[in-house]
Amino acid sequence: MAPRVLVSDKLSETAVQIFRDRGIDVDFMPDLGKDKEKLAEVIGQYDGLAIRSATKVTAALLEKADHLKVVGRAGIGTDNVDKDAASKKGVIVMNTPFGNMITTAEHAIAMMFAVARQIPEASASTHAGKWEKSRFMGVELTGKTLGVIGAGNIGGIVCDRARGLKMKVVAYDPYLGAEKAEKMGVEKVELEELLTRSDFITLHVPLTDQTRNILSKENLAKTKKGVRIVNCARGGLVDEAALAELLKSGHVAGAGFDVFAEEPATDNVLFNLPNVVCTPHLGASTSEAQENVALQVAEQMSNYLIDGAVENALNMPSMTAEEAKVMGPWVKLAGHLGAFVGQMTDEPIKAINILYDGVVSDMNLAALNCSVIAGIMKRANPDVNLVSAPVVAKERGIQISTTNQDKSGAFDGYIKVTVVTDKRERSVAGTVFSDGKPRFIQIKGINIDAEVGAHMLYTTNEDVPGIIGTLGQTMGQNGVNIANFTLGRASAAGEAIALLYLDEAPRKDALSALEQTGLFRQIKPLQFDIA
Ligand SMILES: NC(=O)c1ccc[n+]([C@@H]2O[C@H](COP(=O)([O-])OP(=O)(O)OC[C@H]3O[C@@H](n4cnc5c(N)ncnc54)[C@H](O)[C@@H]3O)[C@@H](O)[C@H]2O)c1
Ligand SMILES: O=C(O)[C@H](O)COP(=O)(O)O
Repeated sequence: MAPRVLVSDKLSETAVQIFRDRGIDVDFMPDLGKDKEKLAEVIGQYDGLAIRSATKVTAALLEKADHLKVVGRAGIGTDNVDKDAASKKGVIVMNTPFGNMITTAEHAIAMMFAVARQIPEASASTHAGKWEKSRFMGVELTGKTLGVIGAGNIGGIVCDRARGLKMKVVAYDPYLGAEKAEKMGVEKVELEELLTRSDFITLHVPLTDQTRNILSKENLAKTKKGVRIVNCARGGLVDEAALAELLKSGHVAGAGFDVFAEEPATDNVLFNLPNVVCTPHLGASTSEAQENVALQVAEQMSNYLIDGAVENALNMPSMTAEEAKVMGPWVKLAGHLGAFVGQMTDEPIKAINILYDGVVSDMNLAALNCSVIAGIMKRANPDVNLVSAPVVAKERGIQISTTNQDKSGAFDGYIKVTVVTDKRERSVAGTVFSDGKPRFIQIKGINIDAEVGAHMLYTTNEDVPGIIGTLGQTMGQNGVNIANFTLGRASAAGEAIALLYLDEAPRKDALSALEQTGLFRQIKPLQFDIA
């Protein structure tokens, strides 16, 4: 059945066409995002949800989203999505980090000009037939100092455009390297210095616990008299009430706000103050940006739903469609190795160590790690997937470590997974053959060569004659067909292992018959998702 996607915000219909062209069943309901009850009623039918900022993807909504695999944000900010709840539920959250950055940077620059020259008020006055030529005295941008808080994608473009306007640019961004700052032609400063030196301040940080209220009452008080402040990033970054007071007192000469602590903002402390220019969250609203983000989000969501490619996800390592093709068998192998050790381990797991050797060590290890962890975690929770597995492992305090090496041996590459518990360590290794089929190649340090099947039986025994016969005969007597039979033995310890690939899961009778022979130390039926 074709995957189903719901578009619940005002996305360009380009997205709808792309979903259709990719064979996805799409419902376009651009106002549904504002109606949380109705959205909750229908969300259970969909594999994908495409949104902008109006739809709130809360934990309560996700509770009802039984088939949801991906939330695609046609835009940048995902503060309207509960990403922790999505990860726990195994839902990928992706955005389009570049599609509207130029448009938003241009809006910030437009706001600076509008505030510097009081254009909206002058326009309103002129429309009213007042011709107040001497009322609107502005300031030039040339030669002024612009303080940019957050010099990422949008902040970086603002810096570039501001330098073109002959402004001096200082930037506060703890994650901006000195070399990058130099390349951008900006002076990297601490927040205190930015506040005291800037004639204009513009914000371009996401809203996080660290950035919330970054322009607090206290920080606003440190700004230069006559400063003009622009916020085209997120409401909540600036103390709006404190700013309103400073605008009234004349300490702040003007402000340009596109975003507000509460949106939609129909009433706000900044409204109707002199020289405050407001727009209703229009930063990304150009035809170019909306085409870009709609196209990108629809492509990304389709690629994920159809090919498993992960792009611009916030809660899962990326994997391009190309990588997904090449890595597909290795991702499967990683899951099987995880499933093997997971099913073999009944006690709490303390640590998971993953070794990548040879060709696989150059691949996207983050995605492979997720697959190993998901395979292991499924022993306790079959609903765990690649997105939720790392969250579940973290919640349980399991330490994950990886090693990658290139010690070419008998195989082009292999993965070895070891789980550590209080009682023991258990390991299994596997590879992918040239036919693209994953194989188990080592269990407990004993070499084997076993194809992976949906139903398998793993046994260990003292290395004595008669084991093959007993296994074959017992399965046969109980009507279980053996598709493949692999044996291995430790050279010194006298232990042997067998891994049988069966046409169906062995029934209890067959397992008790094996137990009754007294020949086996361990008899463990295993299941693998080979679909
Ligand atoms: N008004 C709109 O319509 C609109 C449109 C697009 C994006 N946005 C918003 O603009 C903001 C920036 O988007 P972006 O694409 O440039 O993001 P980005 O991730 O590319 O850049 C954010 C920058 O902030 C920096 N940063 C993080 N924490 C910081 C801190 N505590 N102090 C200082 N700097 C910090 C990061 O290092 C990064 O360089 C986001 O909040 C986004 O939601 C608004
Ligand atoms: O984060 C973003 O991309 C912007 O805030 C745009 O939001 P919008 O899609 O609701 O206009």
